[in-house]
Amino acid sequence: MLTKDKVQAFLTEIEVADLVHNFQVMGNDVYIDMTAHSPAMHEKKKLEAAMKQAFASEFGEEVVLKLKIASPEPSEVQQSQIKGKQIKGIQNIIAIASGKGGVGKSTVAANMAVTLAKMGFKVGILDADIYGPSIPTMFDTVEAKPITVEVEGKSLMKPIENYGVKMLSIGYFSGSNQAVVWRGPMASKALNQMIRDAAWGELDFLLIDLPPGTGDIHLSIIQEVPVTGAVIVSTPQHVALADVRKGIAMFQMESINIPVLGLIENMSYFTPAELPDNKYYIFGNQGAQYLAEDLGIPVLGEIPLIQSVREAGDVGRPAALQEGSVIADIYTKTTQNMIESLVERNKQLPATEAVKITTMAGCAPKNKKV
Ligand SMILES: Nc1ncnc2c1ncn2[C@@H]1O[C@H](COP(=O)(O)OP(=O)(O)OP(=O)(O)O)[C@@H](O)[C@H]1O
Repeated sequence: MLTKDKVQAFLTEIEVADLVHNFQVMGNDVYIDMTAHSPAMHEKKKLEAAMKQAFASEFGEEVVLKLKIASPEPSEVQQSQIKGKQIKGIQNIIAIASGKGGVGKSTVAANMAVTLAKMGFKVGILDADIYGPSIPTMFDTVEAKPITVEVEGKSLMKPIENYGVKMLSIGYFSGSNQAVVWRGPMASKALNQMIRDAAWGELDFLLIDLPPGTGDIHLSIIQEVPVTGAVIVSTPQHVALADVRKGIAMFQMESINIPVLGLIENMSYFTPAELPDNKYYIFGNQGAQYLAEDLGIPVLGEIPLIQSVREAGDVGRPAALQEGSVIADIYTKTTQNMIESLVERNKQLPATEAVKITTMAGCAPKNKKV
């Protein structure tokens, strides 16, 4: 039988108890009054869908959820917007995104992270790909478990470190292989904790490897974290490019307004090891250039399809670590271009603007400066 205690325990488990101000259980009907994080309509809808799905999978279809979701008071909104405030010690937060899965976004994030570290920057990477965290594999840290450290009286997660890069990923935590998809609020809370309750220390760059696509989880991360700029990864295929438009549009939405630093075309061409000067444009040629021109964003680099890139990813040592290799040089150039684009962005927007962009989510004027 459904009891109030069971419902209370479940609300706590899915981490929404603090949003609920009243609930009743009558037979199979559960009445819940709660407040959304933000007054935005999509936030309320998102919460409603997540709650319904969560209750149906926990208690079965016969349980009827009668939800009343209120908008937060302006003062509460203010508080939740403060979440977007700058994170002490972290200079630049770069979101690595793709419109489509499997285009090599995590591979690019991993290689860019080690390239930045080789250049002498302090680098962190947050694997926000809750659907398929791959950073632990790419950095050969699958068995690692973050420990808790005490910093200024607070217990914080200590990121795992390899090749000079600090990392946190949902993949390091137990139960990460369970379907977390329906626990939307829980997933974004976990990600938020990995960003804010972690001992990142001083970082020049924190790269966030976003999940593929343009779903709710993206919106919640990019609204709550002061992202400095976004890098979009695509393959040259048309289908991927159509999705890229969607990905870019997401960052340029009025309520998000995050500068897109540029596009990285991955698997641009194939070069066989025995014919290093030959380039075969398997997935089409120049698609990214045309799209980037059209959208007014730079192409930061074209990464070839090379067997060693895949092998390096699988053995947990990003290919860009191979000193003097063609791929290391390409990543150096691509990363320099990203930094140039970022410097340009930071010149045009004051440092605090990064905070404003996110804290004002929902009411920021459209700023097309990139
Ligand atoms: N330039 C490349 N050359 C060869 N293989 C590559 C290249 N880029 C990525 N790969 C391989 O393609 C596969 C998918 O890459 P990756 O996991 O980085 O994609 P993703 O876009 O992050 O995927 P997901 O959508 O699952 O998050 C991996 O096996 C990776 O090693």
